[in-house]
Amino acid sequence: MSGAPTAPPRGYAQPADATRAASPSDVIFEARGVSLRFGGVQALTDVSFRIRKGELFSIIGPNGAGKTSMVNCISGRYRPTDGKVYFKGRDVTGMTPNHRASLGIGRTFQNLALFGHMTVLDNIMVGRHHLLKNNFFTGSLYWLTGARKEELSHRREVEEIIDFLEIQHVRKATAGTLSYGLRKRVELARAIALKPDLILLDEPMAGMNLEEKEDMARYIVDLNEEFGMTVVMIEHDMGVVMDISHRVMVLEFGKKIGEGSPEEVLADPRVKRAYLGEDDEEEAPPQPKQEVA
Ligand SMILES: Nc1ncnc2c1ncn2[C@@H]1O[C@H](COP(=O)(O)OP(=O)(O)OP(=O)(O)O)[C@@H](O)[C@H]1O
Repeated sequence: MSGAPTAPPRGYAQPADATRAASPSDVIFEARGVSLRFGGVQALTDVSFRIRKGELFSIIGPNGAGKTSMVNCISGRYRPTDGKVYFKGRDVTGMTPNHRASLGIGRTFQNLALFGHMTVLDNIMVGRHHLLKNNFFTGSLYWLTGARKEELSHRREVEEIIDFLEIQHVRKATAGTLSYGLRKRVELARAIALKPDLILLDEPMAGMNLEEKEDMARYIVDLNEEFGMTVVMIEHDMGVVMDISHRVMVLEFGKKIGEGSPEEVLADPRVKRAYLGEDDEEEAPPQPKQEVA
């Protein structure tokens, strides 16, 4: 089981009003009554929630709570046994991950999924292939069709992402030779390169030291604020989650037990029980976020 929610280590930009009700046009993703079974294992039970456009939304919960299962139901890797999922108002429940990616759902993985033998630049370019209008056939008319122009514009956008994530110094390095923290950053770059409207980050800070975590938290906030991407994040570091999230959903044994602003979730007795156990509730109450000037 992961650690209890505690006071965040430092302050990041705080979101707009997290408590107001979502209007239908605000909603980018919705899960309605999602359940997921693997044989005898009930991974999710009747989970419903909405994610608003532009939100930084985190899913937390103890180990085995169903967080990755839920993210996989959003990306299309898993299909709910019951219930429906909607993206931009469209029922995407039966759609493949590729189809959903083409509609604007991007993701990173809990375990790194880079091509270790390829350069950083090539790893990021791979992410953009489906955005290319010109293909194998038109590519042979490189100078006559718009292929050259298109490639240049792709390069420019990739370079912007490389600048944004401050990985210029390793752009020609082979991905497999990089430190873990840098590889996670390249993986994020590749996911951003797909230009998703909603990006799923599965434990983006796992295995990182404090400095790497601080950097990653800053990139995620900037991604959300500057690139305007809706972010859905699973993360075990409660300090960071409570510090940067607009809203948080809490799962336990596959059920939703809480949802709201970080402050609301931290004050929720059910959440405290899930993390601390009923008997320990009085011992170490989670602290609200501290603003840092
Ligand atoms: N492919 C699968 N086949 C069988 N059972 C699975 C599969 N994926 C997940 N489960 C089970 O579903 C439940 C929820 O798992 P899930 O990985 O979604 O939890 P989690 O909250 O992401 O956990 P963690 O924090 O440890 O990553 C667990 O009991 C898990 O063993």
